[in-house]
Amino acid sequence: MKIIDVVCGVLIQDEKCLIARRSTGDSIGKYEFPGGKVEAGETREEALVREFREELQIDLDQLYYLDHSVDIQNEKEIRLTCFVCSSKEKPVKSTAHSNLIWTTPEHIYDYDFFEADRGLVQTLQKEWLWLKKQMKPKF
Ligand SMILES: Nc1nc2c([nH]c(=O)n2[C@H]2C[C@H](O)[C@@H](COP(=O)(O)OP(=O)(O)OP(=O)(O)O)O2)c(=O)[nH]1
Repeated sequence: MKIIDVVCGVLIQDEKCLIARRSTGDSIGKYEFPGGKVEAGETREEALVREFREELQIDLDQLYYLDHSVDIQNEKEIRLTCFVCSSKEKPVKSTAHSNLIWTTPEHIYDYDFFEADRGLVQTLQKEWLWLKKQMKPKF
């Protein structure tokens, strides 16, 4: 089975985290943490920085590994690595999403969010009190 290495980032600002509604591709309409496939020769961190620049036009500041999960989608094994991150900039629009929502982990599944992320969202919920205070941009 083909293995796809994917990274996603939980951007935390003002004690909220960002989720985004996909506007292209197979899973159009689904909500996700922004990110994408890791390209050849890139580290996962580099891939996430690139994806946030490409899609949201912002530079990430801090980046910490949170958790990972494995899921089968369309006969491909998706290996999803999740980071929490901060930025000095606030995203206003996305080239890959039709909607940007600031929410809290307990409300993520009020949206049509990827089932593959359930374990990641649970980890985020457990760590949330600590994380939302830690992930402030460094000026
Ligand atoms: N970005 C992101 N992808 C996720 C999440 N959960 C989840 O199952 N996925 C899956 C959906 C896709 O199968 C895959 C990401 O692939 P993608 O198509 O968005 O990657 P990409 O931005 O590099 O797109 P492309 O250039 O190949 O078109 O990971 C998540 O929270 N964020």
